[in-house]
Parts: sequence; C-alpha cells; structure tokens
Amino acid sequence: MNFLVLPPGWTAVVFETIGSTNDEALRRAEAGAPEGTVIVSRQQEGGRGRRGRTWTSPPGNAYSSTIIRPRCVPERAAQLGFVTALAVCDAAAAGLPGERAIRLKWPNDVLVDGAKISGILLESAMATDGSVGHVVIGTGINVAVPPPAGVATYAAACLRDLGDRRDAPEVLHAYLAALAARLAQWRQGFGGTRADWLARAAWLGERVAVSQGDTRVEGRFAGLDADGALLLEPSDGPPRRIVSGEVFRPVG
Ligand SMILES: O=C(O)CCCC[C@@H]1SC[C@@H]2NC(=O)N[C@@H]21
Repeated sequence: MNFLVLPPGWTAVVFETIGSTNDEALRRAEAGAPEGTVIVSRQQEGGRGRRGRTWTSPPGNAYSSTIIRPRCVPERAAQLGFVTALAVCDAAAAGLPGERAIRLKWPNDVLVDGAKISGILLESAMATDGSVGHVVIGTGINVAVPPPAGVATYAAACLRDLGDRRDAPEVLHAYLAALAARLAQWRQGFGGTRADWLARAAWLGERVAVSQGDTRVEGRFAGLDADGALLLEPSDGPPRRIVSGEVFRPVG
C-alpha cells in the first residue's frame, strides 16, 4: 500500500501478505481492538468467502476487514450487509464511467453490468449482555484482477476492465470513506439505508429464484421488509419473508 487515508478516528494495520484479513480482525476484536480498526492486506493466502468458499486474493485488488461494535440485536447487525454493499457501490460509482449500471443483489452483492465486482463477509460475536459485541466487515473488491476463469460460479469482473483507472489503495480509500458515511446513516435508523439500497436493487418487481440449500422458491421480488428480509410473492402461495439464501434470475 503506498498510501491510505482513513476516516477520522479509524486506524489501519497494513500487511503485505496475510492468511485472511477477517481472521486477523476477529482476533484483534476479541482482544479488545476498538471500532474503526481496519486490517488491510495487499494479498491474502487464505481469503475466505461466504458458505465456506475460498476467496482468491492476488495483489492488485482491495482486501480489508473493519471492526464495528454495534451493541444491537442480531437482526439489526445483519443490516450491516446492506450498509457495506452501499459503501462498495458508492466507491465503485466514483471511478466507473457513468454509463455503467451498478446494481445491488440481495443481500449484499454489487453487480456492474451484471457482473459481481466484490465480495462481503460479515462475521460477528455476541457480548455477554446478549447484544452483538463486534462485527467484522470483510470486503474484497476486484480492482485490477478478475477471479480466475473456472473459479467463480457467477459472472464476475474487475473495475479496471470496466473502465475504472484507479489502483487498489485509491479504491480502498473511497470505500472506507463511504463505509464511514454509510455507517453514520445506518445509526440514524434503517430507513435511509433501506431506501438507498432499494433504489439500486437488481430485479426489483421482477421474477427471481431464491435457493436455500437444497430448496428453491420462485416468485416476484416485492421489496425488503423493515428489517431487510427479502419479500417474495410466489405465484401459487402466500407471500414469503426470506432471511437467507442466494437470489438469481430463473431461466425460462
Ligand atoms: O463469498 C463472498 O462473496 C464474500 C467474500 C469476502 C472476501 C473478503 S476479502 C477480505 C476479507 N477477508 C477474507 O478472508 N474474506 C473477506
């Protein structure tokens, strides 16, 4: 990293290489590191994705994990996925040509012209009073290197191939500034975050499929409820409230 400008009060620990920035941030959070501690690495040797997947992490992309201490109920802490996706979206929008379509796929994927440009992994721990004591917000943004062919099970791209001329430290700077601003918005309540997320939502009002392990349900994506659950209207049954799963476009 040649430079890193941080939001006021935040501190960064920068590595040349690391196993996983999330693992390091979780360790430091357990040891008492304050909110706004950011672990950054130029590359990761054991980058982790959702559902136990590997996150290939060569130099050229932006890898960070930020410690937040929300002290709230788990349902509210889960909204940090929307906060983070909006921050990545803001950071991407600042460097991409205006004609690119940036959309948010529930719960926290960021798509540019239909291709995923980042991954978000939230990991948390409870405090003794039953609230969420800390959340580690892990984000990998594909700046200069797309996932290797055959690894991604979805369309994926990097910002540079989409016309963004910035390098990883510049994108990371934009992302962390946006994350601080989006966290401030969320602390006022979920309404603003929810409205801004819906304004960028992919496939809102359209037919989608949601897979949850071995089960799959299809219906119209009707919006988000007040907590951030996906509202799905199947054609042959009552409306459903979905709290986890993968959303995609049904074929046919
Ligand atoms: O599967 C996903 O989409 C989430 C990928 C999250 C990857 C980031 S890179 C920085 C942080 N450290 C990790 O080990 N994972 C997250």
